[in-house]
Amino acid sequence: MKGFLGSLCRLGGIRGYSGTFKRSQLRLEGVKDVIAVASGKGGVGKSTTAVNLAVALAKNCQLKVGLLDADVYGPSVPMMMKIDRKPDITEDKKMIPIENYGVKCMSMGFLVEKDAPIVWRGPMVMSALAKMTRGVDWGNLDILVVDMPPGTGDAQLTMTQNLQLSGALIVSTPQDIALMDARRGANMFSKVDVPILGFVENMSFFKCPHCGEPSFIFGKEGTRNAAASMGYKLIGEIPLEVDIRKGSDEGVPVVISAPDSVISKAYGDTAQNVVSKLEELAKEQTLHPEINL
Ligand SMILES: Nc1ncnc2c1ncn2[C@@H]1O[C@H](COP(=O)(O)OP(=O)(O)OP(=O)(O)O)[C@@H](O)[C@H]1O
Repeated sequence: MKGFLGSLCRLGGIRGYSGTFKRSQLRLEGVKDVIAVASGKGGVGKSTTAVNLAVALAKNCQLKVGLLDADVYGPSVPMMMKIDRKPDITEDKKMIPIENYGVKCMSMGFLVEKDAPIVWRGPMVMSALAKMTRGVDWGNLDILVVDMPPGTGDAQLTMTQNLQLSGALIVSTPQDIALMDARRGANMFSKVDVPILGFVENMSFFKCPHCGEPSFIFGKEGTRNAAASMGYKLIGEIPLEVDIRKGSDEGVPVVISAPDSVISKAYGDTAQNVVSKLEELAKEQTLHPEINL
């Protein structure tokens, strides 16, 4: 099964992934598609999903991938991707993203001391976000994955509008309170005409390591139903697993430490679904260039 999915996913790389090229200009020079990984609520596993998805897109789908940690107040990428140095600067004063596990990364966490609090007002956040997007020499990328800050405020809206996103992925746990915020997040993207690539349910279930029985700690099927009620699809289901949490804390994403595991397959499937959805959007755009997707 892994081989089959792997080869399906690799098609993106072999065929020469062309991006959704929906508008005439590229969003960032050299970057074909920018996708947001978002959630309405904090703590549902958005960064964990963004990190493992980015690595799976690079590894399984053989795409050139970047990861932008836009969570300025609580950057997680340095720890999750095991990067603890400052970026080098090019002659024209652009930051060079730091690569690990085949993914080029940029995060506010690379620029400030590890435990320093980031106590900034809105305009400073906006300026930092601008520097971390256009002030970075991303080179040629197929996909830039943006780990968005939680919520639907100023920073999220500015990022969404400035980056000309190809699409957004909504991460939620199946719990009602998280789903309520996830719907808000999805509505924010729809309002500014960013297509929703799909929903990802994180912490779907916990499989007992002793008897193998699944427990639906945060409820069952909640994300699938919430997505369907808005006309979207569930394109990923990630279990609640100790290895996922360990991977984040130790800076080795589970798709690297346990590539043949069921969990890595779940992230690989999600990556494939993202690529398929982007290809679908690109086709629609080619057939109907008058539609601003
Ligand atoms: N599927 C999972 N199984 C086990 N632990 C998980 C899973 N997903 C996330 N976690 C853990 O849950 C915590 C929150 O995850 P994460 O930081 O990715 O959430 P977030 O939505 O990005 O949070 P914030 O919005 O506050 O940045 C972390 O400790 C992470 O390791």
